[in-house]
Amino acid sequence: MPIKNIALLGFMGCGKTTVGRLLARKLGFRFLDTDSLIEEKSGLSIPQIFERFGEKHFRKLETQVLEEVASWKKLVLSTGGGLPMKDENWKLLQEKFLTVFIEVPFETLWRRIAADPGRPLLRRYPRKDLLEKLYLERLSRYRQADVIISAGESTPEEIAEAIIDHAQADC
Ligand SMILES: Nc1ncnc2c1ncn2[C@@H]1O[C@H](COP(=O)(O)OP(=O)(O)O)[C@@H](O)[C@H]1O
Ligand SMILES: O=C(O)C1=C[C@@H](OP(=O)(O)O)[C@@H](O)[C@H](O)C1
Ligand SMILES: [Mg+2]
Repeated sequence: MPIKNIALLGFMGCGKTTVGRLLARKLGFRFLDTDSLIEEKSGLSIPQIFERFGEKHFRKLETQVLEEVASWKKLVLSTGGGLPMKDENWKLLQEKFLTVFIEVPFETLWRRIAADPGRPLLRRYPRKDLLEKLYLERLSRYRQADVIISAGESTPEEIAEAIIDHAQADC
């Protein structure tokens, strides 16, 4: 049985984009990242979209790009951290992908996120405790994924290999 399309989920900074690219290369799959697709389509960066049109508009674009690519084959899709929260997105992810949550302790996420100016949600949640609240709110959805990888201090390479093991066991 061929390996299903894989969607990577998790909070900002958990490594969805980094691991997704590597995983796709290892599997010989196409790599797509919803944020990059949105940037390509709109000709604007994610922070520019948030600034000019607001988060609501960004969330509509997320659903659009997910719908566009969900039926493609041999795909690794790295999602934006908020994408699985919308029920219609979650339903589509569950139908079309093996969903994989990359679980990383919040302390590690905070270290990575705080060093990166390209994440507009930091403006809305400018303090560690505020962002942690958002993380905790999202956890229950992420934990419904088909596969949970407790990434700890693992390297992207190790995480990609662990996902391949799970994906092969699944088919
Ligand atoms: N397993 C890892 N170990 C160490 N650093 C990582 C790991 N995965 C990602 N990173 C780093 O963390 C940051 C966020 O990674 P990214 O792939 O953009 O996460 P996401 O797409 O989930 O927001 C990047 O600087 C990346 O190099
Ligand atoms: O968590 C979120 O709501 C967001 C996560 C970002 O993607 P990453 O999770 O890849 O950083 C990006 O989609 C946008 O800044 C909003
Ligand atoms: Mg990303």
